[in-house]
Amino acid sequence: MTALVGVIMGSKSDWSTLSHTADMLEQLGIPYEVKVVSAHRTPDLLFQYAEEAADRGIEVIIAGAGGAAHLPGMCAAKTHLPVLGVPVQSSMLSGVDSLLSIVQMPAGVPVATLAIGKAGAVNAALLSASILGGKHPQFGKALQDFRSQQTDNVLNNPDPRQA
Ligand SMILES: Nc1c(C(=O)O)ncn1[C@@H]1O[C@H](COP(=O)(O)O)[C@@H](O)[C@H]1O
Repeated sequence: MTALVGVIMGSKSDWSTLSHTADMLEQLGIPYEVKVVSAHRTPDLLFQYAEEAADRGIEVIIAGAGGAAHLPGMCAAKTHLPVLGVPVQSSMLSGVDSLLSIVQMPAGVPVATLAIGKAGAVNAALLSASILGGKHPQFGKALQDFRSQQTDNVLNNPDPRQA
């Protein structure tokens, strides 16, 4: 199966965050691709990527970036596909800059904004499973199984003193 989720990030340095997205997509069995694409450093490549993604079979784009994180918003401006934005935790402002850059889109061009850092990266993969689940029931089932297992793990380990 060709990639259904496109995971893009502004820099190679974002991989330590977006690798958590890739790990969760793999756990759910969702075919994906990863690529460094920057609105700032490679704007033409971003436009090409966003314009061609749907025709290549991509159904969801996950875009992670830090600092002045324009990548998710500019990507959303050039495609009708759902764009999930992951704010990378920046060293100077702890990712609050990334979060605010991604979340405050003008009405008409939505980006679904996740939490800063690892939690957002993992949840972007889970949210993409929710989106894909309507058309591809196997990914909805994989998501339900993950959630049930997570609940069981908590219920079966109620003592916080035990590892
Ligand atoms: N926010 C963006 C964009 C963009 O939004 O297009 N391109 C790169 N960057 C961010 O710059 C940070 C530092 O990048 P470097 O580590 O390469 O200097 C990264 O977190 C990246 O996402």
